[in-house]
Amino acid sequence: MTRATVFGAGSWGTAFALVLADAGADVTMWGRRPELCEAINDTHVNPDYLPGVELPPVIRATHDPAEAAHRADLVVLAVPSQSLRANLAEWAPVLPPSSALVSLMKGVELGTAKRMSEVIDDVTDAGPKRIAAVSGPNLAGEIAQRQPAASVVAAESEELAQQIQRACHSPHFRPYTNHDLVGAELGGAVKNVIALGVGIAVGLGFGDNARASVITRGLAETARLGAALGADAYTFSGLAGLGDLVATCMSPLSRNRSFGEKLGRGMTVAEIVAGTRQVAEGVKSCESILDLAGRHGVDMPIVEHVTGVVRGELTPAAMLGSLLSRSAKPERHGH
Ligand SMILES: NC(=O)c1ccc[n+]([C@@H]2O[C@H](COP(=O)([O-])OP(=O)(O)OC[C@H]3O[C@@H](n4cnc5c(N)ncnc54)[C@H](O)[C@@H]3O)[C@@H](O)[C@H]2O)c1
Ligand SMILES: O=P(O)(O)OC[C@H](O)CO
Repeated sequence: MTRATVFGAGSWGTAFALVLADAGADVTMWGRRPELCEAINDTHVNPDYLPGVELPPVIRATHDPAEAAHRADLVVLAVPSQSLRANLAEWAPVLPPSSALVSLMKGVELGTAKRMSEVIDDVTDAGPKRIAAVSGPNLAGEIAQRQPAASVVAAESEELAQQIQRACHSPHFRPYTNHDLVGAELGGAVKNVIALGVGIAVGLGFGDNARASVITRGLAETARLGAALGADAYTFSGLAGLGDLVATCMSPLSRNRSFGEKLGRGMTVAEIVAGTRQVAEGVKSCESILDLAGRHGVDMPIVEHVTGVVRGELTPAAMLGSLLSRSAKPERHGH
């Protein structure tokens, strides 16, 4: 039986713990707040992040990282991207030396412009045989209700990807392996920024043509960045690329799309953040993705314009006008 530890008792950490439990794993969650861990152990519900969802009793929660990681084969990381480095530095000494390290996070680190697998390697020195990411169209609320979904387990090591695939293949969750860790992580991080852009269009009152245009051109710029970073182009038409982009941009359940809608209706970032406890990764990762694109000389106009709105430098209406009036180009350029 797989022994899995999930660090992060938010919505996706908890929903993925449920997937692992349904697939037959013994699961321990680490939570930041002891009272939330107690509530999970006593009631088998995560009242703050997945209220109303009954968790399998095999899932236990603790605030003690050493207890959480004890004898784990699989260490799953599900905290906000910008806090991963500091969190993992605390946990690294208690992680079993041969455990697989699996990122569920969809972001790029501010300042370093590193993907989450790179941050994990920086902190733990675990190397490519131990580091993987799971990414795909996986809205936590739907997964927690055991609605069907597919996903990608990306790792440079096929053996590792298969080990994780077996561990999370439940009756409702179908994981595919993919060797392209770079592409899978970029797909997951950039789609959050594109979803902000789609949300802004929705908030401005626009319909399906505008959404589809932002989604499609967003995919084009994600693929351009991927090409510059050595990703496999195929990944962007797969579950971790197009699949996640469509789910996130179309779903009112997406925190990033909802955040964008509020921006489009004229709210400020500070006002929106004050009204939620959940992370919308694109709000910070727009900056780090723009940084990454700049380092590689890649043009990412939607990311750039969304960043302008997030910074308060552009109004949503000015963003739209500026994007539409860019110089006319062939659809396929910069490849
Ligand atoms: N929710 C989803 O549907 C979903 C699906 C796929 C991927 N993801 C990704 O998973 C990652 C986690 O997202 P989530 O949805 O679980 O977020 P969330 O906001 O629901 O929960 C975040 C968790 O991290 C904890 N946390 C916040 N700040 C922290 C800090 N400084 N140190 C330690 N813990 C901290 C919170 O207490 C909470 O338990 C994100 O990168 C997100 O993009 C989310
Ligand atoms: O709610 P969001 O916007 O963080 O998106 C959730 C997932 O990443 C969808 O796959």
